Amino acid sequence: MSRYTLGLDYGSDSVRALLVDVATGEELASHLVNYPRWAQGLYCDPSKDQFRQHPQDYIDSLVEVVNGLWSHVPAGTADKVVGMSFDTTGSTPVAINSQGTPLALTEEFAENPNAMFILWKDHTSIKEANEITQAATNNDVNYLSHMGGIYSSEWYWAKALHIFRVDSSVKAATYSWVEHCDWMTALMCGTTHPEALKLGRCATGHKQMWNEQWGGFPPNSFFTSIDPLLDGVVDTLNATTEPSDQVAGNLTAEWAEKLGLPQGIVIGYGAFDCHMGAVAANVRPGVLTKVMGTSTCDITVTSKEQLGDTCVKGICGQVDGSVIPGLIGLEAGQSAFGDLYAWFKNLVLWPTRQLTNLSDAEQALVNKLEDSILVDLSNAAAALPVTSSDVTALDWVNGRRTPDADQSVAMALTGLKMGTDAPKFFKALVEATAFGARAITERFQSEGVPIESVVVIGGISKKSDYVMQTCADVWNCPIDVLESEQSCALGAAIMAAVAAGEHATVADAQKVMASSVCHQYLPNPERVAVYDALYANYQALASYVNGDKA
Ligand SMILES: Nc1ncnc2c1ncn2[C@@H]1O[C@H](COP(=O)(O)OP(=O)(O)O)[C@@H](O)[C@H]1O
Ligand SMILES: O=C(CO)[C@@H](O)[C@@H](O)COP(=O)(O)O
Repeated sequence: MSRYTLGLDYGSDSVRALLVDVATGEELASHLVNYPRWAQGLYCDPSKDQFRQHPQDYIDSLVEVVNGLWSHVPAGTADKVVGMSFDTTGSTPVAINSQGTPLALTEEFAENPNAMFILWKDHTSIKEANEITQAATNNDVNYLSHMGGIYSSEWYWAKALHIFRVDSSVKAATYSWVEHCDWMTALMCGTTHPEALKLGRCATGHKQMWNEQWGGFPPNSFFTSIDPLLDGVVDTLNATTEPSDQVAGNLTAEWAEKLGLPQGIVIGYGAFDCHMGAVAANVRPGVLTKVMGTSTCDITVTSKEQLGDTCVKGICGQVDGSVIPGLIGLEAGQSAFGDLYAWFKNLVLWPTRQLTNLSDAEQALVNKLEDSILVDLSNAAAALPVTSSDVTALDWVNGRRTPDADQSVAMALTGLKMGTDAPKFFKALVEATAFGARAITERFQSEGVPIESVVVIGGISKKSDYVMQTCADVWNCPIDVLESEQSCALGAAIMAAVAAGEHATVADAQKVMASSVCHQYLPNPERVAVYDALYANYQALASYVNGDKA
């Protein structure tokens, strides 16, 4: 009898569900649901770098996205599901009360953005991140040694401290903080109470300073040395963390009924989207898997023997078992990738968005512009020559995640002239994202982590030949595109299959369930040299912007 697992991928804008055959890797059905409150722009203020998501969005969209699968498969398929796992964005934590309930799910805080999930891209906690970096760096034990040495405003402790400082009512009602991927897992298992809450290795190791080298989390005294407001939080956390191939619990009767699934099926430990996506991409030492979406997230793995005592500088951490059990998972990424293109799209379409009382024909024209502008700009940019005097831009429109996190920096450009039109400007932005990615690969290599090939997943890898060809030319290496349209959800389904005992190891599961490559981009040799020159311009501009801050 066929058996299936379910992967749930919570992206920034939407949740995707994927149903996978554990014996063949066949993707039987997928479904996508956009978060309703997020889609209205509620609880966010981009001018303040504030991005919050209501927990009810996650709950409502979960029920809709899973039940949306069953109309696409034969009756009775749901009864053959044996496991389910989650991947989410990260670090996206929420304050919970002593019962384990996110505060925004209580009446008092239902409309308070500080009581909601603080999305990974929310950069309101830059000051707090800098204080954590200083405290760790000056401490006898550097708790950031395995997290790249710099704490980011995109991560758990900075977000928690910032909310405590700006909202005393939330501080008073908060018992602890939990990552999105761990809370979804606990919700399915009925283990959201802090005393029952289980934490995954991925989120704790990459964002919460957990490491077996110091026996788990840093001591409470470290956190109170930063600010007494953090007193006691770390003591509420379960310091026993597990990789995603382990069983976190079993589906409760309540959620089995809501989702149309068998009660008691295995729920695997949750992890971040790119770490699960890397599993679907067959990540292994020497392979860099890159999730290319609104942002990018780079994952590679290596052995403890290869890495030795090296603490890789300026990345998002190196964690034993955060991707593949038994291997060190290393994470990097860019805070904006597709978001940089979306920023430019919003810029050039501002006038049309001011129009009101449009006729049907006028509205149709505006809609066409909205739907086609990135494609049109890409086609025009692809036809342009590439010269060493072209406009050069930085990709730091949402700060810099890696190498060397600094969310206070912004983008900059050089070479703008009267003849710089929208396609030339867009070309510079696409090249900027490719340059930012190249800087990450060069950091891994300079720190002794081998990168010999690149596998790309995520929306952009399938949306734009122009972006992908530019990346191949700038990186001067072949780029393999994964077949699966939902690689992160596929990785979660693979981990659920191992947790459910359908495969003895992740490697065994990958053999039959991981996705194949559907396309390869090869560098244009005649463009490699000129991109090397433009990359030097990028590096000079980056140094200038960084130097400004010295
Ligand atoms: N034709 C295109 N060319 C380049 N980028 C695109 C195109 N269409 C959409 N995008 C970008 O794709 C990104 C969304 O990627 P996707 O992987 O679907 O989302 P998420 O990162 O939330 O998973 C957006 O930032 C958008 O700007
Ligand atoms: O940063 C991480 C994981 O560490 C990602 O969750 C974050 O870049 C969000 O990814 P998306 O661009 O929304 O897919």
